[in-house]
Parts: sequence; C-alpha cells; structure tokens
Amino acid sequence: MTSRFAAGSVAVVPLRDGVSGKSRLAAALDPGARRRLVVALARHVVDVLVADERLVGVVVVTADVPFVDAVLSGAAPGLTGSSSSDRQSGLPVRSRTADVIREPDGRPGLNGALDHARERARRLGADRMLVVHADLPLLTGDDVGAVLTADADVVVATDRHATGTNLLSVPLGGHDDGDGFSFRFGPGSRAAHEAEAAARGLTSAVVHRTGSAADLDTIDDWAGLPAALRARLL
Ligand SMILES: Nc1nc2c(ncn2[C@@H]2O[C@H](COP(=O)(O)OP(=O)(O)OP(=O)(O)O)[C@@H](O)[C@H]2O)c(=O)[nH]1
Ligand SMILES: C[C@H](OP(=O)(O)O)C(=O)O
Repeated sequence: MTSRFAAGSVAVVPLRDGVSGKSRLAAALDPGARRRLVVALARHVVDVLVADERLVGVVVVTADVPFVDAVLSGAAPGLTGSSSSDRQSGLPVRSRTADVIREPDGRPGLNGALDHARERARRLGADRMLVVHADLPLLTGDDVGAVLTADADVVVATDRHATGTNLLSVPLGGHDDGDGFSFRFGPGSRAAHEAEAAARGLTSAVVHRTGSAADLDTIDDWAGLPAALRARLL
C-alpha cells in the first residue's frame, strides 16, 4: 500500500464555469440564482480546503479562470450577501490561497480536466490527489479528514445514493506511472472507481458521511436543505 502521509495530498476542485452548472435546478432557480448558488457553494468548499493544514495545496481547475478568480476574491459578479457585506464593513475578504488553473481547450469534460490538474498536483510535490466536488454545502474539515485518513490506497466518499463519487483520494504515482489512475466520474462512478482501483492492484475504501454525501444536483436535494442554509446560499 502507498503511504498516504509521506508527501501529502493536493486537493483539486473541478468547477466547470460560472454559467452552465446546476442545470438540473433550472426549474426551481433562475439563472442569476443558480450562478449565486454556484459561487456560494464553491467558496464554501474552497474555504474548507484552504483551512486544512493537512493538505499540501488546493487547486481549482476550470474552463473560466476569471470567474473563479472573482469567486475566490469575493468579487464574483452578481454575488450578494456575505462577501459584499464584508467589503462594505471594511473587513478583509478571504485571501486567495487556491491555485486556479485552466482546463485544456476542447471541452475535455470533468475527467479530462482532472487529468490536467493531476500534473499541477505532481508539480506541487504531492504524492496523492484529493478530488473534491464544488457542490457540497455541508462539507466540513472532519469529512475531508475522514477521506485523508481512511486506510486504503483509493478512497471514495459517495453521494447520498451511494452510487456516485463526491470526494476521491488517489495516489499520484510518478511520471513513470503512465497516465495514472483513470478518473471515472459520471453515472455509477463509485463502482467504476472501485473497479479501477482493483484493476491496478490497489486497495479501496468507501466513506459515507452526511457532509460529503450531500451534493446539490436536483430539486429534491435543494428542497432537502434547511431553509436557513438555502437562504444563505442565495
Ligand atoms: N473543470 C470542470 N469541472 C467540471 C466539469 N463538469 C463538471 N465539473 C465540476 O464537477 C463537479 C460535479 O459536477 P456535476 O454535479 O456533475 O455537474 P454540475 O455542473 O454541478 O451540474 P449539472 O449542470 O446539473 O450537471 C462540480 O464541481 C462541477 O463544477 C468540466 O467539464 N470541467
Ligand atoms: C460526476 C458525478 O457526480 P454528479 O453529477 O452525480 O454530481 C459522479 O458522482 O461521478
């Protein structure tokens, strides 16, 4: 088994862009509200990760770098609520400590964007990569810790249906490791990631926790959040 603590993990957050995410919520939220939601969710997830001293670094991989820069600086267009009130009160907004990189041209999709980010994670000196989706409103540092400390080479934190993958920790291997672990995000990704681990002779473990499982894809997911949290996210 690879050591999970020799050099440490770089967290990678894939964030598509500022306009096309959360399309499955279109019947409940207008485009402006969906954009504010994408911003608030991403800031929450990145805040949790940059506060986590166990991580070697945090990388956001996106098709829209200016949008993500604005998200992380608190200046995202159309953003209301906590960050604008931070600016009005003169309190410092969170400093940018995530490394924002652009995914390759040609719409490589989520798995292709993560392949690209893997190279940055290697250059940051990590020996593991922790993928964390940007739509986890209940994610805490303890959820991240549960994945980082699970006793397996490959660790999957599932969604609420136990079929998807919301966090994934994999060994990076060296440049002699070919393309490395194949990311299999998409329908049935939990089983696909377990199968990929087994095919490579790696052990795997699955983490089920409320904070890592509660992604926000559907209107039912949205309706299931506490009203006060929904109001904060918009
Ligand atoms: N960089 C990058 N991130 C992506 C891409 N597709 C999805 N993501 C991110 O991957 C995570 C999981 O995305 P999904 O829940 O599948 O999709 P979504 O964009 O949030 O929402 P839908 O529009 O409802 O599919 C989110 O953090 C997305 O922003 C992509 O093509 N490139
Ligand atoms: C990418 C996918 O996430 P979802 O689209 O279900 O949030 C998955 O679980 O692999």
